[in-house]
Amino acid sequence: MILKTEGLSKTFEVGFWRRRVEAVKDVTFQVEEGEIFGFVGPNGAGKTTTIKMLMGLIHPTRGRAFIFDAPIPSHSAKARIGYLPEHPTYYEFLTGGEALRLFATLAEVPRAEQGRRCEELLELVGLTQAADRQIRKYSKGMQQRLGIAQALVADPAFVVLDEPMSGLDPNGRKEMRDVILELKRRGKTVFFSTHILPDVESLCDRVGVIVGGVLRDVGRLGELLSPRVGSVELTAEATGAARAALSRARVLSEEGSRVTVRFEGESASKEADDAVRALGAAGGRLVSLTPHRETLEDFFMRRIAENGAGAAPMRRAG
Ligand SMILES: Nc1ncnc2c1ncn2[C@@H]1O[C@H](COP(=O)(O)OP(=O)(O)OP(=O)(O)O)[C@@H](O)[C@H]1O
Repeated sequence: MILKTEGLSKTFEVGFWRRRVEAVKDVTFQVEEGEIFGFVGPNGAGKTTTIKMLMGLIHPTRGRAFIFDAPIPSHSAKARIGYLPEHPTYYEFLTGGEALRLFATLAEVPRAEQGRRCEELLELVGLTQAADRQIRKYSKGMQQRLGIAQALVADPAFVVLDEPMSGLDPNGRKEMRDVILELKRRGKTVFFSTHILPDVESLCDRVGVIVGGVLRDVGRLGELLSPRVGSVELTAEATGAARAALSRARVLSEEGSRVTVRFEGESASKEADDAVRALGAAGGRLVSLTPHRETLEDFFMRRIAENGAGAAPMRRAG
């Protein structure tokens, strides 16, 4: 196991009256070696606060965390962690190549290895051609990719990325996803936060869903979504009593005796079953019955709704 948290919590006290903001509440999860773990939640959910605690930048109010079995903050563990902050900043008048060399020196990469390491990383993140250009001329996507190269400069086993796709266009996001998959292929463990759902679907081995500072779910996406039937669509030939058998569902279309309805919510499956029986008993004819599994977006929306108003929506695509 690479990372383990136990009841990790952070309460900020804000302003003159020291109003308490519980940013992270009792978060417990693990990240296993070699996996890509997505830490997913809407804006303000507590992702950055959790990551900052893990990186030793702020102290937890309660709870514990271990990285490589060492309690945080651990100097020895830190040497094996690569970290991309949410808003990386650079000395913009350096070129990408110069900045990376500087990071390599700061990370105490042996001088003899620095040249080769930096070249290889620039290649990995697709910045070889731009290595001699000043960072102030880099696009947002190029700056994010330089940030990944910076995070990898000490050849860490565990890579922590805070919103690596944020602010990137679809092409930039695809490039970032490819880099993350390549890291996994090279045997690294990757933990990244995001509020952009397609990134989660296409990348993660497991996800943790955090809403309002509370970790609501942890698991494989398939496991989180599959058991739930979100809605059932039913088409029937029905008039009179048979039509009445469908009265509890929402009507999607109606043409003559042919009607299409949708059952929604927790008991959609059962209500649809009951309706099919009643329909048959009343002389109606079932044409089709289609259960719709909950999508990732439905899942998040439900979690956010359960958390109450005030949470910003997740983005379907960025
Ligand atoms: N230094 C701080 N002082 C007071 N409140 C803070 C501080 N940092 C974060 N918060 C609050 O804690 C909550 C969680 O913020 P956090 O930045 O961890 O969320 P996030 O999931 O990373 O969202 P985003 O994607 O918008 O960065 C928010 O309500 C935020 O306003």
